[in-house]
Amino acid sequence: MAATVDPDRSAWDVIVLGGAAAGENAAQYASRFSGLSSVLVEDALLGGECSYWACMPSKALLRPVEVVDAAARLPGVSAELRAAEVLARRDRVINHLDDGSQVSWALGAGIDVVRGYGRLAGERTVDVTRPDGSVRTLTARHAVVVDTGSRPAVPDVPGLRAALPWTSRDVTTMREVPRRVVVLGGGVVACESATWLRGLGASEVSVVHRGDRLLSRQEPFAGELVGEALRETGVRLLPGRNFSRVKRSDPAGTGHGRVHGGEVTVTLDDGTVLVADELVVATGRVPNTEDIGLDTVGLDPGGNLPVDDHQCVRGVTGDWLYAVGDVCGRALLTHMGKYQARIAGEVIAARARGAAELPSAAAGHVGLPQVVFTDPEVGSAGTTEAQAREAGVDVEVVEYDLAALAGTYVLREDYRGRAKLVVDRASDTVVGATFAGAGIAELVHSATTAIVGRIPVSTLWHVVPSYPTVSEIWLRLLETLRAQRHEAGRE
Ligand SMILES: Cc1cc2nc3c(=O)[nH]c(=O)nc-3n(C[C@H](O)[C@H](O)[C@H](O)COP(=O)(O)OP(=O)(O)OC[C@H]3O[C@@H](n4cnc5c(N)ncnc54)[C@H](O)[C@@H]3O)c2cc1C
Ligand SMILES: NC(=O)c1ccc[n+]([C@@H]2O[C@H](COP(=O)([O-])OP(=O)(O)OC[C@H]3O[C@@H](n4cnc5c(N)ncnc54)[C@H](O)[C@@H]3O)[C@@H](O)[C@H]2O)c1
Repeated sequence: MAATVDPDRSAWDVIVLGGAAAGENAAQYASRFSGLSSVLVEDALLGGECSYWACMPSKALLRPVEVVDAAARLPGVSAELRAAEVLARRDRVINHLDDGSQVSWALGAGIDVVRGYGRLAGERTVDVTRPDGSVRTLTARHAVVVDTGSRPAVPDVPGLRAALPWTSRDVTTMREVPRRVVVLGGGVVACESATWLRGLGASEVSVVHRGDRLLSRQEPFAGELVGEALRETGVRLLPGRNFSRVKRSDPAGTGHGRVHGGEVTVTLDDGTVLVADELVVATGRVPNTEDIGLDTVGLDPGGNLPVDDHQCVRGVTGDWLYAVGDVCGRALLTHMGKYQARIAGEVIAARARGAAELPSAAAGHVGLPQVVFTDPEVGSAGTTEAQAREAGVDVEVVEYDLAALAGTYVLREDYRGRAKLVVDRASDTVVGATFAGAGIAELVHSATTAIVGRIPVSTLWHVVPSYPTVSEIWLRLLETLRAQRHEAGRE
């Protein structure tokens, strides 16, 4: 949908550069109760990666795989996956790459939309290069919020870029399922995409990752359980290795989600040779900051935009430049970007009315919830044991087998899973929680609540979970913690 804004208008109270979900939230929260005007400057689709090429399509592809797997483990139940229909539903979930509904939402919320590529052009000023090549200069009376996001990083391996490998955009919007796929990376995108590629019919899926286990930022058992499950579905894991060179016959820019040419040969650093129809590079993200005019406000282009807890960009005077979402590098997750945006929006509105007290994003970042939608799922909040110890926190930990619950037994008779709490001894509060197993996604919010709310373990003891649910893991973990303390003579 073409954005409709008075073509002669050049000034707003707030300009948001990049119209992803976080940017939309920043504009909404800055304007909603304050009367401030705001405009989103977007070069591609309003809604950003999450809506069209990341969270939403990936979850639309993973859910059917999980349902089929769950059915296969329940005696008397069966389910069939029809890949073409799954891809068709994915297309509906991403609105066929049409952002009309998001533009309507913005305009309905009183937020203007300007199409084009924006660059800072000095204090409170953004130059927008429009699709026809003309440049329009916008000025902000109060603030500019940067939400330009990130893009996939492609390592500098000989032959890799020339082979036109798939990135997250291709694998989430795939139009055909390649038969043989090699995935590079052991993080979230690699694990999730290997799950749906295999589930949707790719017959040979190999995952090459340089670490010794998958999901290395999580508790070790999480990556081990996900790796075990992937292996059982037929995915080949190649840990401790990397690409050393890549060769492809007839690379072809066939468009997102189509196989990009002929057969690909990958040589690994231990000499292993893999032959595939497509590669998926899932090796992290690069912030979109090289070409957004940072030099015009005294900042170096490239890299993350460091922010304070008001989401104000450090190194810029006058408290007018904010950053939210992936670009500030605090947490590469949609919900955390939107949280930062709510804070930034409220701070902008508070500063505009001269408020003495400002909201802060410090409390919420401690919670840091994440769900990896693999099968089994991995859900976490707060810190891992290793991260807490590295930060010098004196912690005690407790683990429990998720399979030993009535609530998980009714889900699957062959349930496998594990849970862990990290407790700060000084405050006797939970500072980290990890759950790996089927059906744990909704547990994460209870952990986030305990962590952000700094609820003492003695109070959690009175938070009774329903029987028979997966939430009973809380009771078992707390019972085990008590037993550990009793044995150590501390309770
Ligand atoms: C495959 C995949 C699955 C994921 N799944 C999940 C998930 O399940 N849950 C979760 O929480 N997170 C998930 N993530 C992470 C999540 O997608 C990102 O954290 C989120 O999209 C970041 O949002 P953002 O606001 O930083 O900007 P982005 O979504 O990166 O969007 C930035 C926007 O800015 C625009 N833009 C950039 N530069 C300019 C410019 N100069 N002028 C105008 N416009 C510009 C772009 O066109 C884009 O629309 C996933 C990521 C991937 C890759
Ligand atoms: N469900 C979710 O919440 C979800 C899903 C997908 C992505 N995301 C977010 O998107 C972000 C990007 O995901 P990702 O999987 O691309 O990144 P990641 O940081 O999770 O994993 C990157 C992987 O690539 C490897 N790697 C990095 N550089 C490499 C190199 N030069 N050569 C070989 N291997 C290399 C790393 O060792 C790691 O295994 C993540 O931060 C994640 O939080 C979230």
